[in-house]
Amino acid sequence: MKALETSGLGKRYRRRWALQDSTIELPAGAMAALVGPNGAGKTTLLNLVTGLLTPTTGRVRVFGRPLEVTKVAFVGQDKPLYRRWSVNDMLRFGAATNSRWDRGRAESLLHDIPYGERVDRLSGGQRTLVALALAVGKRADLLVLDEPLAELDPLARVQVMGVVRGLETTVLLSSHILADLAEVCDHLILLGAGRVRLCGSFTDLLNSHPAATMEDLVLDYLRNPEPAR
Ligand SMILES: Nc1ncnc2c1ncn2[C@@H]1O[C@H](COP(=O)(O)OP(=O)(O)OP(=O)(O)O)[C@@H](O)[C@H]1O
Repeated sequence: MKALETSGLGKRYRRRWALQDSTIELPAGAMAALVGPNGAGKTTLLNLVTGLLTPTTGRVRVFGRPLEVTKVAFVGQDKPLYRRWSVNDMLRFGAATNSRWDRGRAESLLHDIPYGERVDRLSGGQRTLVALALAVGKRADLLVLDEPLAELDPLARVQVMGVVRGLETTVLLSSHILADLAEVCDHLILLGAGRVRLCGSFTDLLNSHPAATMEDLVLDYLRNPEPAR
């Protein structure tokens, strides 16, 4: 079963294409790393597969059906939270708006967060954890995370990656931190200049490329960015 399929997906802003002709397949249960240089189109792709942007071309299917936002949880780079609410308010909101809400799973990310504190008084890293907790508690079929590790300290990163690794769901995760991705993920989507350059399982990709590790494979592409497929 394919958790995520895109075909011919593209997005154009005025005359400029941010993403073109992107065809991706992720099997159910995949933990996929989305990587690529700055401006490659990663955020655009994530916004398209979560329904935040409308494609200019192509289509998105989640578990064989047209995209339904209730089936997808997204944590974007701007971590949209109600900033005047407390963490407790956010958890109550999660419970009230999601029929499959799992408070225990959400709380597993919030050990060191004061529940009574207003969201706008938390650190950037703490806000990331609250946003992730809400997404994880939703128990969506597909969890999409745009640079979730960017503001986290090393311990919080280990904690977040541990939680993500333990989820029984399909995850698509963008980050520039290759070491973390290589440890947690089993699939790679590599974007370059608005196009998909590589898409597949680590095993298949490494079987068909000379690189010894996923990090080497990505670094080879970044150093020498011709189309790799
Ligand atoms: N709202 C917008 N209007 C016009 N151009 C945009 C818009 N959003 C993105 N772009 C352009 O689309 C291209 C892809 O941007 P995108 O943010 O998807 O890249 P990215 O891979 O996520 O980059 P980064 O790693 O720096 O976050 C860039 O050239 C960017 O300037």
